[in-house]
Amino acid sequence: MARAIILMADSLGIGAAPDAEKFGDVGANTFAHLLKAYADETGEHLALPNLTRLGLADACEAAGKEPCLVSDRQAPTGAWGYAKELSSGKDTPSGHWEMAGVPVLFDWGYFPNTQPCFPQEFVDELIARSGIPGILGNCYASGTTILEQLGEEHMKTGMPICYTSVDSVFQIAAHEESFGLEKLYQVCEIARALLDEMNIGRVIARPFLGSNRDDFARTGNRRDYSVLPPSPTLLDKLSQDGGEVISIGKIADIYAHQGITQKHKAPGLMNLLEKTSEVIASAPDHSLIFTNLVDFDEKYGHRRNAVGYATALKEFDDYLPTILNQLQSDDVLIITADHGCDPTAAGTDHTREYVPVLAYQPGMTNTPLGERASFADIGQTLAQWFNLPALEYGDGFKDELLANKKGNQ
Ligand SMILES: O=P(O)(O)O[C@H]1O[C@H](CO)[C@@H](O)[C@H]1O
Ligand SMILES: [Mn+2]
Ligand SMILES: [Mn+2]
Repeated sequence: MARAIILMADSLGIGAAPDAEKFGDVGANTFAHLLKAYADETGEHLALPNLTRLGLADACEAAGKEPCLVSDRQAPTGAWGYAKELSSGKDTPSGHWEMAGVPVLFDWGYFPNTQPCFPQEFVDELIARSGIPGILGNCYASGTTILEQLGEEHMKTGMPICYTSVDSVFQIAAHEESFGLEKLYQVCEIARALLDEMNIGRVIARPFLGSNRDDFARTGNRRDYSVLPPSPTLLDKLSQDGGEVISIGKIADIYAHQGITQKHKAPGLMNLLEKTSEVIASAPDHSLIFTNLVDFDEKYGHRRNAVGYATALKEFDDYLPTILNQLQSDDVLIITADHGCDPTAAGTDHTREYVPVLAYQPGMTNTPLGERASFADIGQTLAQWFNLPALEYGDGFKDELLANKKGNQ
């Protein structure tokens, strides 16, 4: 019997994907560029001994063809490679679902980058069904900038702030106290039902607190309302096989609560890592412990805060030995990402990138996995790991992992 732990470093891309041009993302490289920005700002290279030992810098240099300015770099002792995305979009659900064996090959619905950007009929129906006095925003926006612009007007009028991005999302920001958290969730549910026919991937509740434009801050009560994955994922297959699928952070929301047997939420990077460690300590055999580390994306990538991103990666690196020391002989640890979000790129959106495929089992030695044709190679490997029937997509690499384990050679 076996267990697997996935740490999804949300947005940690490692170089522009072959189709980056279609997305306007030629030259993007989240990891290499945040390291460079950190070196430029501090005059020092970021020390990442644990992530480099797992192969992150080697994977990035192989994928992105740019040097990684790290210090305390260790030679890899795990399996490392880089995967491109089959899915049509560079959004969070596509990346997560593809990793779990279900690429999104259809096109999501997107709103046009105009103002207003939402169809009037939909807005009228949302207002009628939810009883709100109207909406603010109705445009493409960065979620923090739009709070500065419209937060005070929202508090005066009671009109929620509705905005979108290049992703297939409808986001609603509202004040937790003056508007009310439960009411925000209700409006999101109404929007979710109305947007199914437009094929919009996610409605996201973005609650915030504060009293004026200088102190508005989003809270940890974000909630994502995703459509269902188009077919059963690794998570469904493992839970149907009697396994535990333990969501930490927003994993459950991203998979529309499908195939999840336990859910834990925790605010912020360190709490998510500590919760992961706590769960690893007691999870039974045949468990998948699956954590999304959202801060990389939400707090640093979209905010184009490269040095903040670097500092958070360092905290992640510092915490990794705690998790590595907990691994049992039949456990595998996977570190990957769902898309890029290069903090040095123009705009505030995701970037179409290769993602790292890092896999580690106690006792293994350096195992280059090369370029992978889909994120689904991870899901397929885990299907093999858990002795499940093969998934429809993905080329598994369980044999490579075991071949390089000391004692099997
Ligand atoms: O700017 P914020 O509100 O963080 O929004 C970002 O978060 C959304 C979900 O990842 C993306 O589509 C992007 O628009
Ligand atoms: Mn994401
Ligand atoms: Mn994002």
